[in-house]
Amino acid sequence: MAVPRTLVVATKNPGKAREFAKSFASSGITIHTLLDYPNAQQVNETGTTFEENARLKADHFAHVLQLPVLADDSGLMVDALHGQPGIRSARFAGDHNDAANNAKLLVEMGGMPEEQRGATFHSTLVMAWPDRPADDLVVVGETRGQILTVPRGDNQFGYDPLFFYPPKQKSFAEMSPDEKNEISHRGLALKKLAIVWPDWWQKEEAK
Ligand SMILES: O=P(O)(O)OP(=O)(O)OP(=O)(O)OC[C@H]1O[C@@H](n2cnc3c(O)ncnc32)[C@H](O)[C@@H]1O
Ligand SMILES: [Mg+2]
Repeated sequence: MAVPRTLVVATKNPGKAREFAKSFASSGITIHTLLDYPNAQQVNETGTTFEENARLKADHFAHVLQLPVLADDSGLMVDALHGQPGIRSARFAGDHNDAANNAKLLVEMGGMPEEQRGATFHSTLVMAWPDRPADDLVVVGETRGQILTVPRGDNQFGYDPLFFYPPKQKSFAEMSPDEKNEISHRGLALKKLAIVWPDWWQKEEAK
């Protein structure tokens, strides 16, 4: 079997889950997430880079579930904030609260002119086979955009209402999942993953 019919994505974030589901559906693959494994022991994201945190999540949940697992660690790096919130994106305003995080971002960017509102969205994806961390598959994707002064769009996933993508003249929150996957940090990483993971999977399965 080159690729499986179902794949576990080690995330509790429903926005990510929706995007993964859309992306893998085109290959006939159904996604399960940590919402399907409510009793799985959690892991602290103690890494200092996106890759360390993505590896932590992928390796931990592959071990706990004894299944191959895909994990994503992602975040927003704002030029004028010297790359913050970066790997702290989920907890920028203290706890994991999208509205509070967005409010804090708007305050910190207050009065900043348009030419200084550049930002990069980053995603690192790691696919892990149970108990073989040395074999982890790692891909990254990044998208440049601008931080808006007022939220735009209905998609309430994280910083999407404040992230404007100039080539489409839309915020991420104004895009459908398919439209966002075409150009987003996660979508670009998923395109790279699609090229490499069937061979990787076949090799791991044969070991
Ligand atoms: O760790 P998991 O369970 O996957 O979910 P999480 O929400 O905690 O995810 P991260 O640790 O990777 O933190 C990344 C944060 O960055 C934000 N983020 C990442 N990708 C995003 C996207 O495509 N659109 C909007 N916000 C995004 C969002 O607020 C996330 O909470
Ligand atoms: Mg997290």
